Amino acid sequence: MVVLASTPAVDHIPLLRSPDPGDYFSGMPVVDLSSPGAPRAIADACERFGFFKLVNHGVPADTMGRLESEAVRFFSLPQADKDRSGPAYPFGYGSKRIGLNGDMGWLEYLLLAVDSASLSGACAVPSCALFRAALNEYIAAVRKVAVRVMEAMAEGLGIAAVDARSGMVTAEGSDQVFRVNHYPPCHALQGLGCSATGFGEHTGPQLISVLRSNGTSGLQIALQNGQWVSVPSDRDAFFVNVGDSLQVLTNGRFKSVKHRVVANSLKSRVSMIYFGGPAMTQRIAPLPQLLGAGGQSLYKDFTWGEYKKAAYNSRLGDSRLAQFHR
Ligand SMILES: C=C1C[C@]23C[C@@]1(O)CC[C@H]2[C@@]12CC[C@H](O)[C@@](C)(C(=O)O1)[C@H]2[C@@H]3C(=O)O
Ligand SMILES: O=C(O)CCC(=O)C(=O)O
Ligand SMILES: [Fe+2]
Repeated sequence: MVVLASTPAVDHIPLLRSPDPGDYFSGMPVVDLSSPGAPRAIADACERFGFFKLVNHGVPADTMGRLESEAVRFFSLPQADKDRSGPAYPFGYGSKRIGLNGDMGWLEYLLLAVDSASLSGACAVPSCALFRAALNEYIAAVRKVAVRVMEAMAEGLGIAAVDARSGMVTAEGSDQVFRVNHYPPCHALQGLGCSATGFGEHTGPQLISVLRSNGTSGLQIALQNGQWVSVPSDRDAFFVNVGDSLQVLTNGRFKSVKHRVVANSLKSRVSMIYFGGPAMTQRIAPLPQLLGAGGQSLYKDFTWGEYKKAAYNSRLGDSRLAQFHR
């Protein structure tokens, strides 16, 4: 394609049609976490979209802003300095390559492991005390939000939180991952009607993810009819995604949402995402209360460790749950 041949900067990055203003999702469920109606609203959004915007979550704007500023400072370092925090796998700085199976996107990122108390000292965080402090403060706050959301999900489903395993994401040995993504503006494609893929379409393998971004849009979700819609950005809100493991726990009642990021041709997007996963040995199977009249699970039994291994051996856009369907 002429566009690709004349723009080596985006070589190997898949292109997407640029979003139109009309693609913005007007039906976005917005949940006020401080309201008594939150549990029902969350369960409803998870059944219909696997996705919702969360407001009045209690995390101070300063906590979010500090981490964003530190991330911007890190991503503005010379490339050689950033590369010293790499490679991305198992944890560290990465650029353009996503995963280990050939996926590419117009982004750079930090992939970090979180232990149950704080950010793991063993992981490759940039050696900057301010960044580390901002990360620990933010992660402590966002984990609490994740637990409150999972408790509300249980309540919305009419299940006691302990039965719904809402403590899974903070239990000893839980597998929590944190990622900071930076999508630089992709000037090369400006005005061409197409955009670079920032992060290709996928579902999250974990239970839930809690995302916060700066004011630059780019995130899109697929509705259940397959239509892609753009999520209007809101730097004060969180966006919660249902992951594959939660789809299985609810026997398909909550849907893991397909999503992707389209790079902007003019503005940088910075996003930070907390991925809540259980311990490696945790069995992932539908909650008995959700099995319904037939008592039949839609999925084969597996542990989170088994699912994660299969996920990391797959390409980003693969349908990972398909092989675990009965
Ligand atoms: C291509 C891949 C990147 C990914 C691991 C995988 O093999 C398939 C799942 C991808 C994903 C999506 C959600 C999260 O961003 C992530 C950290 C995760 O747990 O699963 C990424 C993985 C990654 O970037 O390594
Ligand atoms: O950066 C974003 O806004 C979303 C990225 C994403 O979906 C991911 O990192 O899994
Ligand atoms: Fe994602």
